[in-house]
Amino acid sequence: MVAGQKTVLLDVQGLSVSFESYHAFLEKRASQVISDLSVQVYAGEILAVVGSSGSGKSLLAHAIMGILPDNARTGGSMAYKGKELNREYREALRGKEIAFIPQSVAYLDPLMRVGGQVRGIVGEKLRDAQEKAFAKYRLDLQAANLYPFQLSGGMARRVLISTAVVTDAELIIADEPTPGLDLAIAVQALQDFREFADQGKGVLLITHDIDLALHVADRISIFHSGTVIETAQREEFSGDGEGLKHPYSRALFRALPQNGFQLPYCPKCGASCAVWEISRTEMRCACGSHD
Ligand SMILES: Nc1ncnc2c1ncn2[C@@H]1O[C@H](COP(=O)(O)OP(=O)(O)OP(=O)(O)O)[C@@H](O)[C@H]1O
Ligand code: NI
Repeated sequence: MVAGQKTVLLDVQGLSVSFESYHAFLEKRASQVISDLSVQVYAGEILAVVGSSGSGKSLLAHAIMGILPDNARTGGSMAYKGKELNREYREALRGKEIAFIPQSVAYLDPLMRVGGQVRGIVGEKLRDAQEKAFAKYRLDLQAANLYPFQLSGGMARRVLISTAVVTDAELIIADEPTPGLDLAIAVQALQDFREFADQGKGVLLITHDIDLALHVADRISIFHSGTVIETAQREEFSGDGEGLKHPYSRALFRALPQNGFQLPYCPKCGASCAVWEISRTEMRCACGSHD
């Protein structure tokens, strides 16, 4: 449970997620989306998981929360505060010790007024906290009386963030929480995450935006094709990225505007527009021009 001096809140080891589907003649097929993925969130930190669209980031969050669809098969192990995250333990933690900010606002209960959802099971005792959170996120207090379908996308996202902030959570799992928010509100949310982590709690921040991750996270896990290829301290993302181990991490960092939009080039053909094959340990040109 303790790695070095740090307390591990969430420990995911060797996670795999695949989906089973039936094709012609009831032939069963499985497609693997996440494989051998390991990630740890320490108490007191924001860990960002950064990866491109469709790489499996939301599925990682859903696997942790135990809300994958029925046809999903998982492998590996997950522990929270040193105890295996099984069904009962998850039920006990969800919405209490672990707060989830889903990427899709479809996760709000369509049949329940949003104020009540934010107060959740703790009920009226949380009214003050909910009203404070709404004020901070510039949600009209009247919004508490609305149903999810009456909210705009940005309002719904602010409701979801308020929900995470008002609970007594120790771990927030936030799946792309800021798109669609005004800059001031997005900054507010990220500041709240920082404050939350500084109180000794943990945040797993899922994003496609490496620049955002570099602004707020303590450590960054680079996610590619359903696995984490490298986890590095934010400070390693500096200079020319020479402190990073995986060439894909370096390529992502060097492609940032502040680093001059450098594109990776193929050491064999010299082209910068090459197609890349990225494995757990290397990044090879697959443009085929020198086979
Ligand atoms: N129920 C499902 N059945 C089969 N495949 C699925 C299912 N849900 C997701 N996938 C596949 O898993 C992959 C990863 O999806 P996921 O939503 O985790 O990506 P993501 O990294 O969160 O992307 P984005 O940044 O766009 O949110 C996608 O290719 C998607 O098609
Ligand atoms: Ni996603």
